[in-house]
Amino acid sequence: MRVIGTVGLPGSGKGEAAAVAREKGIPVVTMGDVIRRECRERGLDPADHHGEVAQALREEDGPLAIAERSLPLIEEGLEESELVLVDGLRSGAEVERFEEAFGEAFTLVAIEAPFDVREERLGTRGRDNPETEDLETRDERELGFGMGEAIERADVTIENTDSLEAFRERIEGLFAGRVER
Ligand SMILES: Nc1ncnc2c1ncn2[C@@H]1O[C@H](COP(=O)(O)OP(=O)(O)OP(=O)(O)O)[C@@H](O)[C@H]1O
Repeated sequence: MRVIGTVGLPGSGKGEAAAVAREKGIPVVTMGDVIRRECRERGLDPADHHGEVAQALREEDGPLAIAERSLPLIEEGLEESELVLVDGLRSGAEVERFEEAFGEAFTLVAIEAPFDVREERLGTRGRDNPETEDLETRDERELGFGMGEAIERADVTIENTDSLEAFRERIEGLFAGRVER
């Protein structure tokens, strides 16, 4: 049994890592899915209420609200697969919860890329476009949830500064157990 969790700022490459997992038939549990499901249960459209519901969940049930709801989904994945990927942890508290649940079987991977690279990949030249939240604001919001602490606790750090192909190979190696801790 192995559970690999990813953490990284917006545009770092978490979605690509999840895409590699899906291609390999590895179940992916995303914290975003948990929030979308909660939106539907509250009769709200996830497209408009995602951030609001994420915050409401934390206010109602504390900082572990989303991690706790993802645990049964991870357990389900482990019934059919030796390895499950958890996409997008957000805080040190969540990391601790997964370490408690899965012990040594849990590996946290930080995906890192500099601000400018992430901005270019996301195609958001924030200040030029008032319609979308700029990357600086997104970074601040994520760091406000405690993501910096989660990144610091990572067992493995992958720099996603090279080509997409190189990154995908690195991720495949990680899934195959070829990346040392
Ligand atoms: N090494 C790379 N080279 C080129 N493009 C990349 C690379 N890594 C990721 N990308 C592209 O950059 C964009 C952002 O990556 P991705 O969606 O994986 O980030 P993310 O960490 O999931 O971001 P978010 O938190 O916003 O969901 C995607 O279009 C992805 O295909």
